[in-house]
Amino acid sequence: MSFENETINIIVIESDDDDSEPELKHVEVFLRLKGIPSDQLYTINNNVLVCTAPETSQIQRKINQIKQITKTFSFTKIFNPDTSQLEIFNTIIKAKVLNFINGRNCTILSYGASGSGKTFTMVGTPDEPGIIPRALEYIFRTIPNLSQKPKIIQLPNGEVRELDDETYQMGALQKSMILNATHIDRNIHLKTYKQMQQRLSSESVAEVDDCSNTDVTIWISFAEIYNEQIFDLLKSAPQRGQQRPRLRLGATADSTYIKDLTSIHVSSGIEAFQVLQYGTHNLKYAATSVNSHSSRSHCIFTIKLIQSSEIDRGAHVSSFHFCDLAGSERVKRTLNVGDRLKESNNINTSLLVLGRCIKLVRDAQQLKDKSVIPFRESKLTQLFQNALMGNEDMMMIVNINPSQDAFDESQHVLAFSAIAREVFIEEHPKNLKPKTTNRFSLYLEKAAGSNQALDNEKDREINRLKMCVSELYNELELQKQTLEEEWRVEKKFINTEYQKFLREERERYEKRNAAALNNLREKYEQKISELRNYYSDLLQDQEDIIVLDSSSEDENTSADNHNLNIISEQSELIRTLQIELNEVKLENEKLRKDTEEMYELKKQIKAVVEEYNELKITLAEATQECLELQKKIAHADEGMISVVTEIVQEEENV
Ligand SMILES: Nc1ncnc2c1ncn2[C@@H]1O[C@H](COP(=O)(O)OP(=O)(O)OP(=O)(O)O)[C@@H](O)[C@H]1O
Repeated sequence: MSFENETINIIVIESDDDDSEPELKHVEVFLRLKGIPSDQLYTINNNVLVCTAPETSQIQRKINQIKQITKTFSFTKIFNPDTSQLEIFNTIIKAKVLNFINGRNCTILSYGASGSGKTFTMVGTPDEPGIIPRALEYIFRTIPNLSQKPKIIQLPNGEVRELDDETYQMGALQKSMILNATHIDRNIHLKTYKQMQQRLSSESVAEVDDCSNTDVTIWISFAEIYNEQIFDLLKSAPQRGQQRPRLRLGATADSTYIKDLTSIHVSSGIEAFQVLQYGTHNLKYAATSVNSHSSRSHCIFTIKLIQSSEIDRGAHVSSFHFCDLAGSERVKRTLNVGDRLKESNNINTSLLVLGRCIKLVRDAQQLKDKSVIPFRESKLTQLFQNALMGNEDMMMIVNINPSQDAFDESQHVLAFSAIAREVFIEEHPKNLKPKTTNRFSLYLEKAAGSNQALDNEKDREINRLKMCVSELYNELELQKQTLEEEWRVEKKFINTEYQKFLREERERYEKRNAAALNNLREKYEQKISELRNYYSDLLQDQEDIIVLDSSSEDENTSADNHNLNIISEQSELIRTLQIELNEVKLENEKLRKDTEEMYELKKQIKAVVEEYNELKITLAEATQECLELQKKIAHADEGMISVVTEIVQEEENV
């Protein structure tokens, strides 16, 4: 496909009365093989991949058949291992970049098992730049006269407004901090970029219409989703020991966005390249500080194009998302434990949700199945809901390592991509048309001072306030869900900690009681042995007396009787003492059990009180948040009422 001499319009704003039927086309799914496939495992027939399971594969072993299992997967296109980065860009990305310049949103997902080449395809290496640096360079080479100082800014929630001086200065400062970050070697980046630019300079670009009346600016953001938490990769890394600030999701009536995500205005290819390197460095730094690996998070690099024209009285924003998904991996294969297991579960869950959403979108489109699509079950699907629903350009590049070891893993990846291919994108002419943003027209019309504009302004203000209210409701719902989720996790954690505490306490008391019992046993055994010695001496003495006096038996009969009585009394005493000793032992055992029970009860009460206190705190926080949101809603309502009242007043005056 060549775009030489092709001409495109930077801004196309046409009337909205086109009622032609949307054209449906499949999501494009491309396959890229990392190495030369072994003939016995994979064969490529046009754009169909035929896989034959090796004997060692789980699939073959599970079914345990003599006949080898063969599966086929078809793709929009299959790229052999010798396909260059340039060929990939020219064949599939260039057209999307042109659509993007022409105002259409696009999302590209890079999917595959760990080490299969996802990042290589997206970012590449200095010698073989991937699709992101190529797209950036292409955009800067294609659009002439990019504005050095932006006039318009888009907030993360999609609202477009005039850029005031203070915000501009802050943005410029942020950019200068990124470009001059001490940990980034600027010279290396300049050299790498120059090499890349030289390599790309011979490649053709499309021609664009004269756009001297159009203000065109390019903005970049870079986010990471790690363990279902969102982080800003364009914010400086925190000091050691400090937590990375987490970002939350926000929602408007028709999209979900990342709140407070940094967006940097870039005015040249090298600036954009440096921002990409800064984010990549942050990603690696964050990954090392949590002893992880960059591939364990989903990374979203976004290029945003804001085009505004005073002549057309409009502003239009298009976004190009490059999403490098975390490597899918089977827990069994990697033998993950502890934190790694949690990471793997989160990665696999979010990929699973992605797969389920894609499958349900396909079912909804094919069977008119109206089951609710679980976009909200993962941050990734929440963010890409619009693209996954087929409302925007979306394509997937599936990467596989065609080695025998990775066969089973690759089968999961291929099955997933086969479902994705069955989703349709609505290629409606209306979707291709950029929409003028109300807020911007408002600002322009205000400047023109027209009365009509003033009326329109009020209408729009009412609409905006209505949207505000609905946005706040959405936000409230989102926060409620987040709180519920956090509470579920917290409860699980408390339960585990409580069980652990009980176990430890039980072990401690058992040890202490065993030691005390041993002491007691030793003490009584010593006492018994002393008594035994004492009485055996006494008996001996008596026997001696009996022997000495045996000659005068008769005389001594009464004395014998007396002695026998004493002996029997003493034996009785020993018996009584032994009984008492046994009773003391029993008493002691009972005492030990009672003490144990008492401590057990005390522990349970303490844990319950702690749990209750924590619950009270969580509840108080949730109530506080709800109150604040309610206040916001009330505030928005008041605003709406005052605007409506004003209009009614004016109409009455007229
Ligand atoms: N098509 C290719 N040609 C040459 N080298 C490649 C290709 N694909 C990947 N590689 C190399 O293989 C290695 C792993 O690739 P990469 O890091 O892109 O994998 P990944 O799928 O992103 O893995 P992870 O999910 O673990 O991040 C890298 O050294 C990369 O340079």
